[in-house]
Amino acid sequence: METYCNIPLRERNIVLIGFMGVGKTTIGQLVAKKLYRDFIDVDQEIEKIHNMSIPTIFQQLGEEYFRKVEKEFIVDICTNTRLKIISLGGGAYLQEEVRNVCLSKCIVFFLDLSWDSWKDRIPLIVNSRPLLKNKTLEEIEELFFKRRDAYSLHNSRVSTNDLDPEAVADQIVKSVKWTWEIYEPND
Ligand SMILES: Nc1ncnc2c1ncn2[C@@H]1O[C@H](COP(=O)(O)OP(=O)(O)OP(=O)(O)O)[C@@H](O)[C@H]1O
Ligand SMILES: O=C(O)C1=C[C@@H](O)[C@@H](O)[C@H](O)C1
Ligand SMILES: [Mg+2]
Repeated sequence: METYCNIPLRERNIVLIGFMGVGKTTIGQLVAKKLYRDFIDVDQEIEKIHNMSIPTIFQQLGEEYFRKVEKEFIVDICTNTRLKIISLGGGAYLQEEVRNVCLSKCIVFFLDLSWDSWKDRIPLIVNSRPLLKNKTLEEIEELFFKRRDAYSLHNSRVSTNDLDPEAVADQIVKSVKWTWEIYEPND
């Protein structure tokens, strides 16, 4: 994996990762507003390109197709854009190429929510996330913990338990501003 990054810290895209439903889309939008940056939600962009919802893409074109498009889209924006706030879909970071491009070109924030808190989100998201449909709570729990290894590769972690989206976004903004000041104080 490429480790040296020649993009100034202040210009690097900020990428939000984490399990489905932790708040990447909701919080990414807020972070973008607070930093006066453009927001890109990978799921929404793929929906726009196909003029189909994610569940329909899964149903009609298949998950394998979705993962290919998702990976290519993320590699493209991470390589060819700067100054964006990018929210990934919950499963994107499971792909090694996605992790590598995010970690080598961007600043990666892991939104961490405990299993107990996450369970309360199920009714809000179950109908729009094909991978949750027809799964038992035990199967979802297994997926939740299985994915943690991939999410553990990040630059910064924010624990979102008991925090509303505004508070999480404020923490992310504070954290990036500290990083900018510490590592590139004169820019
Ligand atoms: N900090 C929070 N506190 C309470 N509810 C939240 C919080 N963040 C997000 N939510 C709610 O949780 C649901 C899922 O949020 P969101 O769509 O942002 O998740 P996501 O991480 O983008 O999911 P996915 O990986 O599937 O794209 C929404 O209904 C949102 O309003
Ligand atoms: O966690 C996942 O695998 C997914 C999360 C959503 O963001 C969508 O990308 C899709 O529903 C798959
Ligand atoms: Mg989302």
